Order: sequence, then structure tokens, then C-alpha cells
Amino acid sequence: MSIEQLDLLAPSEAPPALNTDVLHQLEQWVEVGWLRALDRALAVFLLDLAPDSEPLVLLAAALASHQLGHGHVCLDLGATLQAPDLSLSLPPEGQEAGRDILLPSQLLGGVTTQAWCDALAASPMVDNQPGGEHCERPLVLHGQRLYLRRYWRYERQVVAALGRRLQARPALPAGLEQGLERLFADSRQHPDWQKLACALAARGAFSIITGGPGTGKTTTVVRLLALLQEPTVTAGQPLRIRLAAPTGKAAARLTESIGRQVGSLQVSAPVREHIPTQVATLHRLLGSRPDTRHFRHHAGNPLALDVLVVDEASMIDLEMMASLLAALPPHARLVLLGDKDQLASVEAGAVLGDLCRDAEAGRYSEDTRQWLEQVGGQSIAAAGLQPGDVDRHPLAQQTVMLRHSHRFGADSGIGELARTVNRADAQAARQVLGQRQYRDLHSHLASGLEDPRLATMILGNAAAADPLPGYGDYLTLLAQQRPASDLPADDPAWEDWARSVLEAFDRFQVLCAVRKGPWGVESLNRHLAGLLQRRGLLPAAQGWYEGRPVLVTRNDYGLGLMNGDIGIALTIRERPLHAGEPERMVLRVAFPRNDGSGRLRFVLPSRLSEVETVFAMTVHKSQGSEFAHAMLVLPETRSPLLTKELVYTAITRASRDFTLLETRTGVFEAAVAQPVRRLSGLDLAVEVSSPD
Ligand SMILES: Nc1ncnc2c1ncn2[C@@H]1O[C@H](COP(=O)(O)OP(=O)(O)OP(=O)(O)O)[C@@H](O)[C@H]1O
Repeated sequence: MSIEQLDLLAPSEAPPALNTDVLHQLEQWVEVGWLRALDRALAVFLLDLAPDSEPLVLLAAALASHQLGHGHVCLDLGATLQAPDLSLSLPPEGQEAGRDILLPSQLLGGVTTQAWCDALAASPMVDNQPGGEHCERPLVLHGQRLYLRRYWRYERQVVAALGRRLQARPALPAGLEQGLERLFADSRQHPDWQKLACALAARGAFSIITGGPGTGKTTTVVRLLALLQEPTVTAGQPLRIRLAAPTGKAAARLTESIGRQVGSLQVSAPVREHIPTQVATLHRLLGSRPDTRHFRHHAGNPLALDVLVVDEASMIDLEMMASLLAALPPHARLVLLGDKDQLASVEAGAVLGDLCRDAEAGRYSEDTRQWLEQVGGQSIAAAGLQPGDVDRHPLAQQTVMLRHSHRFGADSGIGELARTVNRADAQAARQVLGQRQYRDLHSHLASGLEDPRLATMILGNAAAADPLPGYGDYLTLLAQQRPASDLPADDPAWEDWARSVLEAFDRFQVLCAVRKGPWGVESLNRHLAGLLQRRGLLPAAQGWYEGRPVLVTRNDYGLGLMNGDIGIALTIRERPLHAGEPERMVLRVAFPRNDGSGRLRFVLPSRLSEVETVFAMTVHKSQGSEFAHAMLVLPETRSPLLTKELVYTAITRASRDFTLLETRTGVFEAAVAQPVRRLSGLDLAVEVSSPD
């Protein structure tokens, strides 16, 4: 051990004053941006409560807090000791900042997992027998995982609630087999996983339907709702069904696609009328209240519903999952839809990924397999699944993975690229990108921000024979289709124009892997605004200007805007506030209402405090959205943030064309080969015995 290590991580007999050295170390990390001030504040708080706290305890607390910012709900002490520096937000390779500052690997050299666990277990700040008498202590040690108590509680709540739901067996809908036969009469897949997903979801109080883009999650759930609703409508007691999604954008997308699917469903009119098409955000469903993380609906005031379907479930974080499960009445069925391979939510917890651990392998028990084959009328023997049992794989018994993409067939480059990236096969992914037969894939190696090809792609050309959408399209439309300025404010032409500008903007999106650096969101937004201004398409590139697209970064219930909503500043004609005054031309930001009405809301720019320009957005923020043309920009440096989930999520945002913009060779391959690791205890914890 070096002198510094001995000083900083002194054994317990060392004077408490040495603890300030750990705080000083944490302070240095905060200064260079490797740690959040919040993480250090936790260590300070613990030291206030227990002035004798061991440095190892304070360090672990700060690192556990920091893991939350990386999406991990806990700090795994053993894993941290294997790669200590990954526990901080170190700069990408090649950056010099903080060269003289000690790294966690230097501090923790020689410390064993056992010694770290022992130091924590001995601390009055740590509860190492969860469920025992120390339930007020701020940290929880479970095996070698250290949690902040709040996240430990959420995890236990989710585990307990899922355990209860997995054991519940609601009454099967009357005529289940005949209903499935009728609704899937046109089935051509063998086995038809959509049909089997409906069957599983109909038998339990909890189920998951996972699948990649276009595998028919919405199609399946619409048929499931018909299956559940047919007998209850006949009996005169229709089910109360609600649909939800984590963001306004995702809710709007599902509202649109579910409306289409319900319209073409082969069911009687009364059944169709009882299948909802409106999708709420989870926050609205649960009843968000300003200035508190507690919702109006909870275990004491449960939601009034019998069936809840939540789409884009990969975006649900652990805290939201705990709140959602608490607010569900025990008898209700919960169906989660989502793509388990997408990036998890920005917040802590990769709930869907954790719950879908066995989805690929199937892991159905003999009972489940027999039941599925009998009810679905098809054998799943040839599907190549792994055997499972209800005790070891309780979630698998209520999970179906849809395996066939109806949107991206064999000739789709986007589909093939997504599949190779998902397999972490970097070489195959590179080959797919280079194959000329895939006309929906484009890739370029940019020489720098001034590379003329970057400008060409950003501008796009809607008038070309084979157009590739870009930002020039919405700006041209904005200028060319602007209503005459003397058109009265209440003329629908104003809203129609704003809607078509928003729709044109929505056809293209630049996606960034990182926030900082020349190819990060912040720099690219500035650069692209400047580029469009120099081309005469924008009047300005700073402040509020007509054509500025903005992304809402925080829910604002007063304005009716949700995190993730996108608006565009437009000069429109507005009615006067006071009678007798003339109408005037004003700059307002047009947002879709996202309520299925197709209407817009116009907001005063000065009322928007939590927004950012969105010529470029992070891949994280793009979840739940889809663009005709998505362009992923990879930075010049490798980083732990560049993972296959990130690349996969970016590719699957594109419905028609995908462009990869590289700035250095090898970064794409490194990202595809690097799977994301999210730590949680959900994988270990759901222990449910057979209900039978
Ligand atoms: N069994 C099927 N047979 C034929 N076409 C299907 C089938 N299932 C779905 N489709 C079609 O495939 C397309 C995608 O289906 P759907 O929207 O249900 O998929 P999804 O998984 O919800 O997609 P997303 O990636 O948007 O979430 C739709 O056009 C749908 O009509």
C-alpha cells in the first residue's frame, strides 16, 4: 500500500480526523466532474451522524450514490474491487483532466471484498440484516451489495408485489381456446408467439410481452384486450381497461397505433367500444403531484381498473415500478410490453431487462408448456427453448418473447443490423453496414464538423427521387407554407401549418451517444443551428428564434408538457388579450397535445424553463420515439457509455433509413462488443413457489 492509501483508508483505530482526507479526495473528484456533489454530500451527512465512520464506509457510500447516476441501484463491492475506476465517471480515453488525482484503483489496492464488507457491517450507518431491528439506517448491505435504503426498499417492494402477482391466478376468460382460435384465425407462424402471449397474459395477474421493433406487441395486446373483453361485455360487466406509457411521446405513438389496430379488429361493435385507444403517461395515470415524489394513487388509494397495459416498459425505472405495483388493485392484470434489448431508463434500475432474463431461452416449466400447447393448439417442442421450472424461473412462466419482425423482413438492412448488433457481433454488423443491397443503411466517416457530407445529410432533400429526410425539409416547409400574416388568428390554417412543420421535423433526428465533446449533444446542437443559419434557413442560432426545435426536459403539469415532448418556435397570429386591441404576430412554441386529438398547444417561450435545443438528442432521450430517418453520431473516443444497447436503441429508432456517422474507426466495433451492465438484485430475488 502506498502512503496515500494508508492515509486515506486507515484502519478503524486511526483518529477520526483522517476521515476528512476521504472527504478531500471526494471533493477533488467532484471538482473534475468524476463524482456528483450529491454523492459527496451523502458521505458528509454520514460523517455528521457518525463522526467515527471508517473511510471505507464513507467511500462506499459516495460510490453507491454515484452508481445511481449510472443507473445501478446498488454498489457491488466485489465487482467494484475488480474494476474500481469504473465506479466513477472518468473522462473518455485521451482526456487529461485530473491527471494528478488519485483513482479509486489506487485507493482500494489491497482491500479485499471481505474487509470492505466487514467495515460496512460494523458501521452504525449500515443495516446488514435487512428486515431486522436496524431498519432506520441509511445504508443497507445485502451480501456484497450496498444500497441506499430507499432503493433497497423499492427493490423489495417490487420483488414482493411481483411474487404475489405471479402466484395469483385470476379466473380464465370464458371460452379462452375458442376466442384465441377466432382472433388468430389468420395465423401463419408456428408456433405463433403472439397467440401464446395472449394465452399467458390471460391466465395471470402479471405478464410480459417482449420483442424487437415490429414484432407485433401492439397487435398482440389489442387481441388480448378483445379476448378478455368479449365474455365480460356479453355478461354486461365490461372490464375497466387502461393503457399507459412512460413518456408523452411513447403514449402518443401507442395511441396512434392502437387506434389503427382496434379499427381493423374482427370483433362486435360493443366489444370494440370497450377497448380503449387513449394512452396516458404513467405519471398522469398515477396522479403526479407537484413538489413530491408521492402519487395520488398508492396502496391506500388504488387505481380503479381491472387491466393495465404499459408499453415501452424498458423505460420504467425501479422507483416508478414500485409505485405502479403499489397502486394496482390486487385483482387487476398488469401486462408489460417492451423491447428488453433497448437501453434501460436513465434513472436507476433496468427493470424490464432484469425481468426478461430468461425470455430468450423460454424456460417454461412442464406445466406451463403443456398448458400453452393445449390452449394455443400448437406444439412448441421445435422452438429450441430451454427447459425451466416454476421455482427457479417464476417470471419466465408469464413471459413471452415475440421473435418474428413483421416490419423488418429479410431485405431490411435496419432489421439485419439491429439483429447483428444485438448479438454483439461487431464484425457482422460492420459487414451489414457495407452491403450495397441494403438501401436503408448509410454510413460515413466524417473528417470533422465541417465535413461537407455532414451538411448534406443534415439538410436532406425531400424533393429528390429517393429522398433522405433532413432538417432542411421542415424549415423549407415552414417558410413556403406559412399562412398569410393577415389571416385571422382563429383560422385553422395556423394550426395546420404548425402541425405539418412538427410532423416534418419528426421525420429526421440526429442522435448522439454522449453529451460532452465535439460530437456530443451540446456541441452538435450549436454547430447544426449555426450551419442552418448560415444556409439562410434559420434567422438566428441562439436564444429564441423561429424554427428552433426544443425538447422538454422536465414534466410541467401547469403547461401540460411532459419530459420528452418536442416543440418548435413559430411566429403565429394571436388573438389580443383585451377586447378592442388588434391581433398580433408573436413567437410561440407549438407542441403536439399528445392526447390523440391531433391538436396543438402554443406556449410563450419565456414560460419554458426546462427545455433544450434538439437538433441533436441523446439516444437515451430518443427512447419511445421513431423517425423515418435516424442518424447516430458516434464520438471520436471510446467510453463505457458506448454500449451495444445504445447502438441497438439508436438503430431501432429508424423506421425507413438509418445513417451511422462515425468520427473515428473502431469506436462502432468497440461499442457493439460492449454490453451494458446494470446492477440490481431483481435477478436473484423473485422467489415464488408453484401456485399449483
Ligand atoms: N401476425 C401478423 N401478421 C401480419 N402482420 C402483422 C402481424 N403482427 C403484426 N403485424 C404487422 O406488423 C407491423 C408492426 O406490428 P405492431 O405495431 O403490432 O408491432 P410492435 O411490436 O408493437 O411495434 P413497435 O416496434 O412499434 O413497438 C404492423 O403493421 C402490423 O400490422
